[in-house]
Amino acid sequence: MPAITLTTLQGLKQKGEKITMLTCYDATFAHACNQAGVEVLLVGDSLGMVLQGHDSTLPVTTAEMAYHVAAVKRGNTDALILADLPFMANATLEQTMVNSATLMQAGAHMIKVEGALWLAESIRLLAERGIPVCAHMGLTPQAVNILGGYKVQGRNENQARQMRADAIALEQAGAAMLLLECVPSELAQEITQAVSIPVIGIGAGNATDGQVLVLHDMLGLSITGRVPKFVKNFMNGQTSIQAALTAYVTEVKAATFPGIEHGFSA
Ligand SMILES: Nc1nc(=O)c2c([nH]1)NC[C@@H]1CN(c3ccc(C(=O)N[C@@H](CCC(=O)O)C(=O)O)cc3)CN21
Ligand SMILES: CC(C)C(=O)C(=O)O
Ligand SMILES: [Mg+2]
Repeated sequence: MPAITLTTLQGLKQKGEKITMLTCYDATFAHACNQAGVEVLLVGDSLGMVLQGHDSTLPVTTAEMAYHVAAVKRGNTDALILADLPFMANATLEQTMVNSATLMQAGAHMIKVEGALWLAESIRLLAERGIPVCAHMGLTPQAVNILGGYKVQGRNENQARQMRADAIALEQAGAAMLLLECVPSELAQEITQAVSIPVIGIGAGNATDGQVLVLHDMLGLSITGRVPKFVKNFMNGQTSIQAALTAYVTEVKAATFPGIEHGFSA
């Protein structure tokens, strides 16, 4: 077991101490993130974009995810490892079980799935079998072709009401954590207060229980040069990657990141 467990994260929410999460795809960065005190390493399917150079996360497979989870595991001692279930790896309940098992056996401690209320059944089945689940809501990049782009979600009152209700229902289904991507800051605050499980935000304002960013983004690296509004370059003012990672942890813990300018309004 790593030093940080689900119990640790629940305790941080209770205490009102912010939870720090970064994406991580290899052993060296896992070690560097441990040194900086990052509590959760997300092996995100964003690796399809930042490592593989695809223009979406859809091409990523469970086998590729497992390769990176195993690498992160070898460099990690302290953090909780969260792994994305990639596009269509949860096409059926059986595939959800089998592919989640593959990622857990590669070294993940928790699995993240994108969706909404429809995830309830798979979350319940996974939790019953010993797999904690993080439900990724709001902007779900695997659904980019339905959403029509990487756009803020929950901006109208109907969508907001639905997202609040779904968050509560997924907690009741047994979700261990929620992740809100690109939702108005006020809605993210309401959801964070409405559930007792930790809520992590990216482009979701400052009131969530924790924050996550894509590692390459916060180190100022970008293929396209166009970065989302919620990204801050933590290399600014630093002279090493290690110092930038530490600055991220310091700013998230102090709640100075994200600022108003990194969030969205309804
Ligand atoms: N490098 C990287 N960083 C990420 O955060 C990330 C990935 N890749 N790949 C998967 C998804 C895609 N993500 C994205 C990509 C673009 C925007 C974006 O440009 N958003 C607009 C909001 C537009 C609106 O107002 O609706 C922005 O201005 O930030 C948001 C999330 C987040 N994830
Ligand atoms: C952007 C985060 C939340 C993610 O899901 C990923 O890195 O794949
Ligand atoms: Mg992802």
